[in-house]
Amino acid sequence: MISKLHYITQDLAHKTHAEQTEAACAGGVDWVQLRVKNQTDERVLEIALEVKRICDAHGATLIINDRVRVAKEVGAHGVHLGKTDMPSKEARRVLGAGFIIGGTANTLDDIRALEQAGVDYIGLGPFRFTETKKNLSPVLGLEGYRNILGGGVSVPVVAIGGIKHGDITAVMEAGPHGVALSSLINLAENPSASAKKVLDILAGKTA
Ligand SMILES: Cc1ncc(COP(=O)(O)OP(=O)(O)O)c(N)n1
Ligand SMILES: Cc1nc(C(=O)O)sc1CCOP(=O)(O)O
Ligand SMILES: [Mg+2]
Repeated sequence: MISKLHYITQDLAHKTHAEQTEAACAGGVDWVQLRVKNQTDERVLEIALEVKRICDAHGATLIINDRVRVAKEVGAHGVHLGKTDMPSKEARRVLGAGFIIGGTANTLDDIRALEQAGVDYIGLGPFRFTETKKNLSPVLGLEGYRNILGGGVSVPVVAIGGIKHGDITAVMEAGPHGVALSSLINLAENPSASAKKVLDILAGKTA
């Protein structure tokens, strides 16, 4: 099952990906995307092995960003691929039917192409400007999500990009299956509490 909260690690000078993952999982996160930029596959594999141990201890799903070879070698549950990464059809040939493959979309045309390619979920963004990713596509805002998702999509879609606690209820009302978040959790004073707050909002326990 595709989680409603896709937690994503990020490159930070003061905190390792393993430390970030431990804090997020302590807050209840059950879906972790390891997102390491500008490192060799060998280094990402080392980090992924560490993060996999933490995910396994918490029963969390592990998705590797960008790197199909690393995802396979570490025994992750899945991989997330954007427009400049390996095409998802090719990744499916490499990884097989049971592997989770996620794809990035910025438009309805992107979504239709990913549906055809057989991905398991789609990250649709950006909701708003964010420092976490370079070369962002134009922001969608609530209106963008309403327009794109209004006609129905056959694959679970998670909204991504600059989402804060106060946005989540309105974003979910625009129609996605869930949300994907990075800095809201990683840069919080208390990342576990920030993650728990997201989960409480998604569960309708608080606004
Ligand atoms: C859930 C989710 N959605 C979108 C992205 C972005 O992927 P991509 O476009 O490949 O950009 P990078 O993350 O690789 O910089 C994502 N990672 N996760
Ligand atoms: C990784 C990523 N992809 C995006 C897209 O629009 O495709 S926005 C984004 C960054 C998500 O991090 P934060 O929650 O800190 O903004
Ligand atoms: Mg990518």
